[in-house]
Amino acid sequence: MAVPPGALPRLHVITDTSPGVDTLGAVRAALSAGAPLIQVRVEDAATDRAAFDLALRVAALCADHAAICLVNDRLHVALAVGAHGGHVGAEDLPVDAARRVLGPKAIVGGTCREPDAGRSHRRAGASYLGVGPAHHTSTKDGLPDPLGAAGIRAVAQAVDIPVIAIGGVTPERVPDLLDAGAHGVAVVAAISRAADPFEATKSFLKVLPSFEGRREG
Ligand SMILES: Cc1ncc(COP(=O)(O)OP(=O)(O)O)c(N)n1
Ligand SMILES: Cc1nc(C(=O)O)sc1CCOP(=O)(O)O
Ligand SMILES: [Mg+2]
Repeated sequence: MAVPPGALPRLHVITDTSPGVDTLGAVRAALSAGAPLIQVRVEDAATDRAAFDLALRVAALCADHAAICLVNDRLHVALAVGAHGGHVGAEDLPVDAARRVLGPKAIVGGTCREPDAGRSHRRAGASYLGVGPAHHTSTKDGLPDPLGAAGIRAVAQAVDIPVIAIGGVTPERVPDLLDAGAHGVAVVAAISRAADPFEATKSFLKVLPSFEGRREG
């Protein structure tokens, strides 16, 4: 089911499949704390079967909590598990192709780092933009220098779709990102690698505007 316009969740919790992390435990804790959206992201080296198995379980947990489930990169997995949509970046299908694959009602997110790409993703049918890295992150290698709040602002001012800031986001950094025009944030380590992912999720929800547009049915 599509999310009504303007009701995209503000907290996107992204799965962490790195060694030593209890991936599903963190997802369960985040959902119990009220996380409205989980994005299933696996390492590039993971098999499609591993991605599917994780996505199936996350989609079921999301359904139990009336939360939204998106799948990163692997749109066939998104379709196979009945996810609400997917997220694509520069090495994935282009946004217009992702939109064709997932259909007109799906949530389609596209990564961008500067305003022109944001405008182009919007024209191609993106529902939202993932913009980063907002801050330094050790979760993903090979990223450009952090954009900071100014870089988030530049993209947010260029488009009329929600901007989700990603990269090194902590609760303390959320207010500046919102001031810069971000609609919300996407988070890996600060939730999945927290000592208490439930409390970490609560800390994010406290600093984000309240979200009442949870998926129905
Ligand atoms: C919300 C959000 N924003 C950005 C990304 C990054 O996607 P991408 O550039 O395709 O990189 P990978 O995550 O695939 O390594 C994201 N996943 N979510
Ligand atoms: C997967 C990803 N993409 C980014 C981008 O800027 O495109 S930053 C990032 C990692 C985000 O993890 P954390 O919350 O642990 O910093
Ligand atoms: Mg990708």
